[in-house]
Amino acid sequence: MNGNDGVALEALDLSAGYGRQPVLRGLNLRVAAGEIYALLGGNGAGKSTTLNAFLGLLPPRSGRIGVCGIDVAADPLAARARLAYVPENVVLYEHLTARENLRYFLGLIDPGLARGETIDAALSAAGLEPSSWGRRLAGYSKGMRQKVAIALALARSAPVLLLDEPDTGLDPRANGELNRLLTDLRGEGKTVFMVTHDLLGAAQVADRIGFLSEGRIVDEFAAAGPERFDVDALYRRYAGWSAQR
Ligand SMILES: Nc1ncnc2c1ncn2[C@@H]1O[C@H](COP(=O)(O)OP(=O)(O)OP(=O)(O)O)[C@@H](O)[C@H]1O
Repeated sequence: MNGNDGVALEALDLSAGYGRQPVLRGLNLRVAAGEIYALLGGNGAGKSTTLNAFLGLLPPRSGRIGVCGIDVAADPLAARARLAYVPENVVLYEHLTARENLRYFLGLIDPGLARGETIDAALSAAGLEPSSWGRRLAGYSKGMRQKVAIALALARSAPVLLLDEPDTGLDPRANGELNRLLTDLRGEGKTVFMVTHDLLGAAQVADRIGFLSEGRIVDEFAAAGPERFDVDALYRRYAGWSAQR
């Protein structure tokens, strides 16, 4: 884990859990800078726990975890500064507008970031309609809230986005917009690591897909390029159906 060598996220033989319960059991995972990686797996497989480990919220019992070449256990704050986390349900101030939320949260990080031009540029890059920027979040849809959280990440210039089930509860149009946004961000060199249950959705946007089971990656597939997998066959397998069915 010296330098980042083009690696944005890395887990090396990582074991971690809560209390006595082991959840990640020898996780090996590497996400290249500028890649969109989708992590799938059954309920309780350890997907959110993997996000928590990258965020430095769960100390490794053994193994290592790195963000842009930084050992998370050794310097969690430096690692955290490179990450933007978008939870499944974005929690922001409901009584504040999108602009006000950004001004408030950016001001806590660095008052120099909380400038009008920075905020408007980030909201625009996140794809939020300008007519919504001055409206309170109380009337926002899930997709709009997500865009505000992504705008916050963009204003912070965090190179790596971690998204927890970003597609759950989005209608097809909002999902399409999210996929376009993630693809644009990849085009600008950002790394996207998303946890999802939606294999077909992930296949549309991800470069690679990993399957987690009992705290380990059991399968990894290229989702783009000549090595692209057969989505239908993989879906049948993922859903536990036989290939003949
Ligand atoms: N804060 C916690 N304290 C104790 N156990 C936890 C905690 N969070 C998760 N777990 C347990 O860790 C295991 C993995 O949970 P995790 O949330 O990482 O799975 P997941 O793959 O994200 O599942 P899902 O698809 O249901 O969201 C589960 O057995 C869960 O009960």
